[in-house]
Amino acid sequence: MEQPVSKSWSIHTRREITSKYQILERVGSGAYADVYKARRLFDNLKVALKEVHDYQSGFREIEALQTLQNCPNVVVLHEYFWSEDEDAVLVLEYLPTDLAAVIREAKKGEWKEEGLRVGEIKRWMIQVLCGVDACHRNSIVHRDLKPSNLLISAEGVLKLADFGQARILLAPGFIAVNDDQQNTPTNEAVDNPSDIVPELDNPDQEVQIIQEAPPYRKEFGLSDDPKVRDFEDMDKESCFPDCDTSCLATCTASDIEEDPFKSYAYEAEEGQNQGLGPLTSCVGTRWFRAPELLYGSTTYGPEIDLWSLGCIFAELLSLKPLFPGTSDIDQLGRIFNVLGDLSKEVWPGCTELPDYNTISFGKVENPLGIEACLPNRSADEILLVKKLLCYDPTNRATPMELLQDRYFNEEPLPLTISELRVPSKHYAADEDSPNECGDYKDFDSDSDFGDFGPSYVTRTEHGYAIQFY
Ligand SMILES: Nc1ncnc2c1ncn2[C@@H]1O[C@H](COP(=O)(O)OP(=O)(O)OP(=O)(O)O)[C@@H](O)[C@H]1O
Repeated sequence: MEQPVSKSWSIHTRREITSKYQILERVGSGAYADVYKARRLFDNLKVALKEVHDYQSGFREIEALQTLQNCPNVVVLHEYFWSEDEDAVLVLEYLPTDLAAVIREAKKGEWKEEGLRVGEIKRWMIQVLCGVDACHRNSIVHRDLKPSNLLISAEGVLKLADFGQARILLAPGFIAVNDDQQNTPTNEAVDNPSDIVPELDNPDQEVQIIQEAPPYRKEFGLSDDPKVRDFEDMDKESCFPDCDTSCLATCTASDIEEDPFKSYAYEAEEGQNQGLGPLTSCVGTRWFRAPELLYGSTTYGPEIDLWSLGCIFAELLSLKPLFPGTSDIDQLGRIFNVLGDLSKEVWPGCTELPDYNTISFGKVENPLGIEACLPNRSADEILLVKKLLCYDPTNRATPMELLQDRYFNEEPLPLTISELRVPSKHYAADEDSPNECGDYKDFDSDSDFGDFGPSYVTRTEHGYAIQFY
């Protein structure tokens, strides 16, 4: 009987990589990836080698980054190594720090006295908005925006990273465009990203998910190496509907064991759908998840990124997380305490959310309002956050609308990139107290209130009381 091919778990044993790169040190790890700093031998360029231990996550990240190749505010993918029996390894530009480190430095580090200057905040926000605008113009929804996924170069250029949960969505009128009008191309060898967008078969279909491997070009650095496979060579099944995996990066295998009802419910629900399927609500990191995801939506759009942006901007303004929930229910409770109840008066579509009728919260009589969370901030800043943190996703402002907001054109003007203060290293979650930042690494799972039947949640002195019927 044939032995299964053993899988290599270490890039150190990958000859095709070590012959081109000297691996210097491990700089980070996430739910599904290890990241190493390395030196490209032929020109000494510093790069990040991201070894992705999850097939789907690796595929998604490569697919998204190839599409977004020309966008200045998205991390550059230099090349990738992909073979059937080994982890995907992405060669990314090396970015030494991130927005979470900026926030930490301003709150507790060397910049503590002064905090963040308004001109700095504006420039960081502009860069984030340009990155998200590029994603959405290319029909890509990131699905895990948070400060630690917004990486920063030593020169102060902010770039969206960690596209392991990204999806390409297509809807009528949601046309991918070449970003050339706005962005400076960085790699002329790559085809026009808009070439990858197929025609819709059914124009009535609201959202179509690409199931076919996109017709990317072959040359991407290593196509002459037989161990490196292109999308064109990949099995069609490797274009994943969300149902093929457990909980993407939000729920690790240990989470599943510890809390079986969470992800098993998700798999049971979506696992049978092998065609164009619903999206999973099990994405993102809890503190930045939109209410529709917390209520189990499988038909959401790019607006989930806009909610995350609202949370990120609020954090830049106050230097603390806006909704640091400790569970899905606590997360929703915190949102309701600030914004008020979610009802059909504020969002008529909310009653259609899968878990809307499964769980009901006690009425919040006097919501705090965003103002209370952002003391000492200007009316314009509060308004900007409010434009993103709307219950009704269609009311959330687009990145382009926000970029045109007068906030960015009035004094104090945004600093130039070269004027920005840049921390020397990445944010490390264990630098702070677990209560405050542990959830940056504490991945959440799908909303699974349905497993218990209807429930009623009330606030108590110590948290919430949940009554199941
Ligand atoms: N291009 C890069 N340059 C330098 N460091 C990087 C780069 N990409 C990632 N890192 C570091 O590695 C860490 C993990 O990377 P990343 O977030 O992409 O992995 P992941 O497993 O997909 O993460 P998550 O668990 O957040 O989904 C990052 O927090 C960052 O510190």
